[in-house]
Amino acid sequence: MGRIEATNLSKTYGAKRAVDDLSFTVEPGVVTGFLGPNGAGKSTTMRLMLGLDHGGGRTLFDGKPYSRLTHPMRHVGAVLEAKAFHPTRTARNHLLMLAAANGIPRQRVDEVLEYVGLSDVAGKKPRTFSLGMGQRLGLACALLGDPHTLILDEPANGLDPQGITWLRNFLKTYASTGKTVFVSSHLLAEMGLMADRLVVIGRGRLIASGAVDDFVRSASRTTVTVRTPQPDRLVEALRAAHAGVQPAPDGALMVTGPDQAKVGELAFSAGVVLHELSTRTATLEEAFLEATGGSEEYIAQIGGPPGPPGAAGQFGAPGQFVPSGGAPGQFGPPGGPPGQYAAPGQYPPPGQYGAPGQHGAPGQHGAPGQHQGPPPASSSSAGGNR
Ligand SMILES: Nc1ncnc2c1ncn2[C@@H]1O[C@H](COP(=O)(O)OP(=O)(O)OP(=O)(O)O)[C@@H](O)[C@H]1O
Repeated sequence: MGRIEATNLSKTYGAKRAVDDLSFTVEPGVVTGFLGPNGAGKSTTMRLMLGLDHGGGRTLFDGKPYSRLTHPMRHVGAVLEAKAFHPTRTARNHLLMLAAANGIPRQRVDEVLEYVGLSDVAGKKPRTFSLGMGQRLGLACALLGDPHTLILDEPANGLDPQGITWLRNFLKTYASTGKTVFVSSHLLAEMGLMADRLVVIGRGRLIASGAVDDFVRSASRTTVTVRTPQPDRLVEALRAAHAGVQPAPDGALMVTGPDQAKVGELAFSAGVVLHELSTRTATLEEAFLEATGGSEEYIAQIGGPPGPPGAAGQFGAPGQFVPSGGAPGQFGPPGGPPGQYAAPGQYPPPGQYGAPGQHGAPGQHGAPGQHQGPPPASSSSAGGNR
């Protein structure tokens, strides 16, 4: 219950292909982030999904298109545009009208107003609301029918940091009860905290879909940082084991291929003293930039050519990421082809360790997926009012 299946979605505005043969699925029980740079086609895709725009392809909610759902508001709650409210009606009246039109009990209105923190301003007109308050009212509308599925377009826009934390906890709690949450954002950090799975698009095309952690693992590689007073000997041992080695500006060695334990063993076998041995995993942001940069779709935003069409990117086991429409060879198992990382044998000859590394400074990258614990589920969101 709650599965969304979007197939071959397409939309063209004049000569502009806003959504280009986009297919993906959204599963219940987790928050799925819909990630892409501004203008990538997220809003258009969501409108297509709900039949609010005409275009190619189809979207099924538990096997049915939105237009064929018997009680759409009870099945799918959507917020596609903040502040799209009647200009003279109060927030409560707006919700009451919506409830009446959809056979939803009146008391549900006050429940959702309280739930989104708007009880105190329920008698005010939404046109006086800030963007953040508008977002909350939009969410209240979406929640009115206690739907199994939520589709939210950039819901964090306009929210203050407290509001964003509240939203994140709310969505995670909602999803944890087995419901489906599909939420768009162009903000990577936000998605890293909010989402469990991702659908990543660029220029209307699918770049990747899968678990956030798999995306980070697959679209970028883990690097072992090692520091030694005997770099030449260590480099020799690492090269012999087919590791990729690059010097960092601060004199450390950045190793790709073998994991931390293996690097330690190789150093031990070579009789090399180590002063540091640590692992750094790329952040969601690095993975995203690598993925979208590889497909040229992100680059296209700043004037580059469009990327060639490709097969849909999907995640399998870590390391099996296949880029969609991207330049092959930028992803792959550790020690892969030259690109942003040195392949085995590319390490400069001894004595040239001073060259600038291509990695960011250690300490700039937090671990992905550090979620804050969700608050206890509210009875108003979980309770049925049907
Ligand atoms: N009504 C329209 N007429 C013409 N072009 C449009 C229209 N709506 C969207 N577009 C174009 O389609 C592309 C996708 O737009 P869309 O709003 O779906 O992207 P988005 O990923 O939601 O971006 P944002 O994060 O900025 O909202 C953009 O290039 C946009 O300019």
